[in-house]
Amino acid sequence: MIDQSPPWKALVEHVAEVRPMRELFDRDPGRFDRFSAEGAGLFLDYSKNRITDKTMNLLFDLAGEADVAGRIEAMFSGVRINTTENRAVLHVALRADADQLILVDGINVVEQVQGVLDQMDVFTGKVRSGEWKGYTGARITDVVNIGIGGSDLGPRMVAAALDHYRQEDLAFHFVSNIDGTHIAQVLGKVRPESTLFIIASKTFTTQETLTNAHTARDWFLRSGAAQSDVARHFVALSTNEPAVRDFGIDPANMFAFWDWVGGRYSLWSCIGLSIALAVGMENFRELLAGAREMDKHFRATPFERNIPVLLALLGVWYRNFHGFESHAVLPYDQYLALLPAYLQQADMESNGKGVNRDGIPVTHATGPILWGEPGTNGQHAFYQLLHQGTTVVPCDFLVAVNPLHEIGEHHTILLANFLAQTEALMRGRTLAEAEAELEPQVRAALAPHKSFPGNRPSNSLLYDRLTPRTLGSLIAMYEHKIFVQGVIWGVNSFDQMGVELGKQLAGVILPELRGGTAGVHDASTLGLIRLCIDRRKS
Ligand SMILES: O=P(O)(O)OC[C@H]1O[C@](O)(CO)[C@@H](O)[C@@H]1O
Repeated sequence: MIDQSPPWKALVEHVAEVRPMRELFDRDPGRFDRFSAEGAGLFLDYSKNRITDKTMNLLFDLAGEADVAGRIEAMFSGVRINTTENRAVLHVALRADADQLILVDGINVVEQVQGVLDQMDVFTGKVRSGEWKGYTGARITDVVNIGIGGSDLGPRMVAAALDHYRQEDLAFHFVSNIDGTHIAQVLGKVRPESTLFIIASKTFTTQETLTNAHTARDWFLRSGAAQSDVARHFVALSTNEPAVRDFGIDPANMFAFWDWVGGRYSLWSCIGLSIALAVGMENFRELLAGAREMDKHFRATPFERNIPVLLALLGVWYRNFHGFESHAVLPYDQYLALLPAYLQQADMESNGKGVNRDGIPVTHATGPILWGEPGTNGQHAFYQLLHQGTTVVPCDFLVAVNPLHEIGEHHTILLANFLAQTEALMRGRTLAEAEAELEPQVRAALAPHKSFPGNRPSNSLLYDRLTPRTLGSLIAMYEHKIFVQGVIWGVNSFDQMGVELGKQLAGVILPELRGGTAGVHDASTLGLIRLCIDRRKS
């Protein structure tokens, strides 16, 4: 276990040595220059963290102890690092240079990837130009992506983030939830003759996705379309061709990917088809190019300037040596509104683990709770707790230096807010400072309420403006941060066995609800099952 290693023990000792950040800044004007890094279109200022040069050196020692460098090479070269599922982890191959060679079982997967990208190119070109027609000869006006988890969050987040680059005459909808409301809301807005359904599921066995897909197909057929018309309106994105065929989708309308792509790392594959339809294949390839730039930065840059490694180490510093349980992602970019939700799956499904790669319970904390909302909205909601609450939440602030919409002073005001928040979190306001700002008659009563502890850490991530390339780089940066943390914690970041038990139990309860007879359960579950059976109307 990493927590028995000398660097870990040295870090435990070191926590108390680090002076409050305000003091560190006062003493050291070079802090910003020393604790910042740039690469793949991103600039990271990490100087507003509870760190000194010694902290960083100890964290680099910890990375050495965990063999982060060796594990990076293992991932990029196709070693089966997802040991519980005996799979390689090669989302990086999805955006590799076309002439690169990455072998899995003797097959060059980059060639396979390029083949599917070409297939996506042809298909998206036809739909976007209007050449691909619905069964009545009408042009496609609406695209509905049916998928959940990685088959929904990635494409939905990126489609929203790149809305500025979207083709105007195509509307996009995403259905994920098994709650019938979700599909009902979407089917209420679209017409069968002009709608293209994308059924996105790596396994093609996911209950929510298949139920929604069947509902969509029934709805489509009820409109008067024939079974043979399904081919013009349903395409599948999957690794499971037999299941796609069973569902009734012609494999000619299927886009493939592979078991070495994890669901939450799959937006770069054909799972990104809705993104490519929205913004065009050229922009989709730009997204891949941005991720590729970040991959190169991650693989080749010394840890001292390696953005994903730095972010990962800072996260470990807070999670394991300060006990901070959550981490906030705060995009000061409305286009990135869905990024925190996307990262919740990427991070928490990857590193929310309690045993190490050998199946032994870990004796240290692993992945944090990740959450967030765009600024400045969050400022008027939960920042009160960030500034004065009794828990400390390390934050990532993300902001474009230049906006996609230059309207009056909006962007300058946005920037001022972002800058002010990170400064306020770091500096805080002492009691004496609060007192100095108050009238004598209210000074004693109000000063404690108006003082701020400060010393609250944040990273600032800046980019020029949000382009497909920048976005690709940003997402890949978080993927690699998660990877490094998983390596340090010694967990397998690429399985998700924790979601299975609930699925299994739902499989037991479903027939009980259908048959109206509860089986054997604890008193609470039994009581609730009976209540649902008794009170259910139909
Ligand atoms: O793409 P699929 O196979 O439908 O899976 C959807 C999601 O379900 C999970 O397996 C578990 O929630 C995720 O990892 C995955 O992204």
